[in-house]
Amino acid sequence: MQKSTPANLEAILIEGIEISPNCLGVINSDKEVIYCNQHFASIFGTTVQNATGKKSADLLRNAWETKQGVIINTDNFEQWLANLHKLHSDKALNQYETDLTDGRWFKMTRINLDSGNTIIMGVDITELKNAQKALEDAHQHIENLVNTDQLTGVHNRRSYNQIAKQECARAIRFNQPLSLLVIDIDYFKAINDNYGHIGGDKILKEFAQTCDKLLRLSDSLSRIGGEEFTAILPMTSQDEAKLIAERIRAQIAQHPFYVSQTCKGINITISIGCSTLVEGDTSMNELFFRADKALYSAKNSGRNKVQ
Ligand SMILES: Nc1nc2c(ncn2[C@@H]2O[C@H](COP(=O)(O)OP(=O)(O)OP(=O)(O)O)[C@@H](O)[C@H]2O)c(=O)[nH]1
Repeated sequence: MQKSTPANLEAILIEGIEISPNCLGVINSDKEVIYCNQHFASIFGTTVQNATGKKSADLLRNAWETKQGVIINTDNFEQWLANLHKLHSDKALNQYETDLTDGRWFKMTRINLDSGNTIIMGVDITELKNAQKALEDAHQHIENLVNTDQLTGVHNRRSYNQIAKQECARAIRFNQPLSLLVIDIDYFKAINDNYGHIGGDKILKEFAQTCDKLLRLSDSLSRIGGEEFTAILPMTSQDEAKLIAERIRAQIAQHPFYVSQTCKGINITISIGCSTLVEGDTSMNELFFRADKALYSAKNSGRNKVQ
């Protein structure tokens, strides 16, 4: 036998809604809040008493002005509101996520009823969002670790391979210039012999950081071997690459490197092989091959040179 609806169902529902951690509100066809619980009112940064009977647009405007409740990132509130109305009136059911100035997140469901009333419900998804953010941060951290050379802090060989692939594909596709420098510290074995492996490491680190600062943000410096580095220079012609390489060579030659606080500045030099994308190249391997050959030639012609 079918049970009849209890006469006090409305009271039961309202009692449940009031103590629920979720939010619920009803808006009539005049866009006024006719019922809401405290969590719903808090979306506007206000109380149930204050929200009830008010137009939802005025409540949102107040939230935006006082920076309480829902975060509204706009300089032009009226334009933002017009866009929101359009978005919400297009469909009978809308779902979206919203965050509040107190750090909470709600997954909102908005149902436009045929009667002209709208029911808005929100589930608190703050914990889920925080877990998602922690996971994204951890992922970013791991990504940085696997792509960074631990000693110098610049890109490692793995990262070089990825960037090389991307930049080369982009340059070929859009017919843009692309250059590569292969940089090697001269007589690094002697540096290790004179200052020890730890001293050598300090020089490698300072060299990489100094060199990185001499490049543009769009360039990427990688350590691909012991004392061998590459610099990928997007949107850079052969002549520009030569100028950049020469500037790095000259700056490094006059930069004093310190392996301890008491020692005097050590001078090092570098040799650089330069190459630029030419018609027929299909990958960075071809540029690397030519730049590495040029580096070999720079070493053979006395070092401290750009070829
Ligand atoms: N301190 C330190 N030394 C390294 C590292 N990786 C490689 N090396 C050293 O770098 C030196 C490279 O020596 P070589 O390849 O003979 O070249 P070089 O002495 O720089 O001579 P040229 O390149 O011909 O000018 C070796 O002594 C390696 O042990 C590192 O991570 N730290």
